[in-house]
Amino acid sequence: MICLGIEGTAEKTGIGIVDSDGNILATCGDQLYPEVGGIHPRDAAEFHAQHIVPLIQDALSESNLTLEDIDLVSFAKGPGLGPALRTIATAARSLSQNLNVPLIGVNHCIGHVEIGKLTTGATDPVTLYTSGGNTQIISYEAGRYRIIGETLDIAIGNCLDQFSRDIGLGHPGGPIIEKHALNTDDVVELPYVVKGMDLSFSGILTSAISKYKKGVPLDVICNSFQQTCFAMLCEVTERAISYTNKDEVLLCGGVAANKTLRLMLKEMCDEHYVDFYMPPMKYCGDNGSMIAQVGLLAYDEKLTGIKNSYINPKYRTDQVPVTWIDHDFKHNIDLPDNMINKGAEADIIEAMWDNNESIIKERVKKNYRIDQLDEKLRSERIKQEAKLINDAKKAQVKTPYIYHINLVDKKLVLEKIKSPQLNDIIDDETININEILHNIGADIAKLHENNIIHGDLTLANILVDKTTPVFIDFGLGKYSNLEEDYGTDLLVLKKSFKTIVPQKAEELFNIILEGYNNKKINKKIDEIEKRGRYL
Ligand SMILES: C[C@@H](O)[C@H](NC(=O)OP(=O)(O)OC[C@H]1O[C@@H](n2cnc3c(N)ncnc32)[C@H](O)[C@@H]1O)C(=O)O
Ligand SMILES: Nc1ncnc2c1ncn2[C@@H]1O[C@H](COP(=O)(O)OP(=O)(O)OP(=O)(O)O)[C@@H](O)[C@H]1O
Ligand SMILES: [Fe+2]
Repeated sequence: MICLGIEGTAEKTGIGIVDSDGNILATCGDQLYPEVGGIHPRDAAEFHAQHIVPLIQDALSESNLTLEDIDLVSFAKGPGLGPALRTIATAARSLSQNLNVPLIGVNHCIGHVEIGKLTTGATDPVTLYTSGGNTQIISYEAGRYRIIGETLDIAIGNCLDQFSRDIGLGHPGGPIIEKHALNTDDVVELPYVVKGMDLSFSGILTSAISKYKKGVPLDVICNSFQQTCFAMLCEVTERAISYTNKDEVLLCGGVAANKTLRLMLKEMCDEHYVDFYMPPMKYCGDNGSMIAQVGLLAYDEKLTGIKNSYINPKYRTDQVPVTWIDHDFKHNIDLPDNMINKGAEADIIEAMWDNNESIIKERVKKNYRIDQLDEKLRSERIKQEAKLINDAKKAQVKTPYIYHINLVDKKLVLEKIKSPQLNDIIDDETININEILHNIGADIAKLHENNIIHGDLTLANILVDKTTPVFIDFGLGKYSNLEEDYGTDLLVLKKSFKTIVPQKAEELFNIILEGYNNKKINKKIDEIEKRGRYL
């Protein structure tokens, strides 16, 4: 089967032709460059209207095909700009009707993932999708591409673009900032915001603009911008590796064009003994072949036709049932012999300490980030972790004993907790999981009553000793008395349930909330969730 895909979610018009043996037969595109400001949705729509037909002709001549050879037409239903989506949907409808072939609308974000897999050979990667409109960490679990981390506000590409426009450098900002950044090694400090598996870029944007206006040289701001934002992206990706145990990382989306980001991610992957993949440049940004490829994969008569061809500007990656993957994957990361776990932040080694079985948690240097930022993050986090572990214990919440702390080598020696992770027992029908979840909720409430924010409440960071939770890994924790922070803390846990046990996530998380026993927090969580970019 041969599919012609039409892309046009934002300012790029793309036509791609792919066959069901995985051959990309043509990829043709054109991009609107606004003279001033950003992209106006109506201008994007008009640009598509003018370019779709000539680009289809280009794609046919590139592939040596005629329209009669096309068996299927696909187009991006969303996410994207409404007027732009409506234009390409209209074009796709008329083409499919004229050719009398089926029509299928697909999810653009999944297009980025699938073209990445097709062009690199990655099979089941953790995907870092970085573009102008999206920043997501995506992993396939149980029939869907799950968003296991994402930006809480603006996308990385949008952040670079807005900065560039604001200081008069033009659009798109990514390549311009990259060019300036390469002129220097100097950096200034910008806010580094990672919350569990999520990120936030709006604070960096405001701070970078303000520092530039106060006289920090442009090259230095651009370099700092890249070093800070990209280190955050690497960190959430490495958290996702350690969380999913996957052994492949795929980078995609327009920002993947950035050489510094690619080098940093490659370095991070090497440090974690996992394989790094990225598609050839022309398949990183928006293109028609990614839409054609998903058209072929998702093709099912029930999904075709005009009646299914409505657009959805807020279409989420995780809304799509992934019917074309029908098996689970096995992963194998080969760790050195002495290491029992390679966490996102630290190497975990078992050792004896004063005759006690213990765990050495060493925050190793991360070569992907610059020395200044690396030293700061590791020092702050080890001190903060030790303090929070002790304060949680004072609040009657079980945590490991700290036997020793070495601030030079960034090592914590901790009591070894010989209990399973919540991950490992969540599906065990022989235990009373409700009681455990209730206790976890009650303990999180105790932490919050004492102004302790764990910062990374995932199912892997809660061990379970019979029915008593033991909390580990306070490395992203902090002190706060803001309801916002309590809500975000719980939301990290909710997302973790959604990743590990998607079908039961709501039900199980509600038991946590019952244990937490504070009605006000439910409203706060809803409010934070609704602020999410697509809800
Ligand atoms: C919904 C859809 O329309 C949207 N598409 C999109 O954002 O276009 P894409 O081609 O994937 O990415 C464009 C972004 O990629 C950034 N970019 C391009 N080259 C770059 C570079 N060398 N360094 C950093 N960013 C770069 C641009 O600044 C811009 O923000 C998306 O995928 O979110
Ligand atoms: N005190 C402990 N007792 C038993 N096991 C532990 C202890 N501390 C850590 N571990 C094990 O090591 C793993 C990683 O530890 P931790 O979460 O503290 O490090 P991290 O680098 O932040 O890792 P992650 O990215 O997985 O959160 C834990 O998931 C757990 O299996
Ligand atoms: Fe895109």
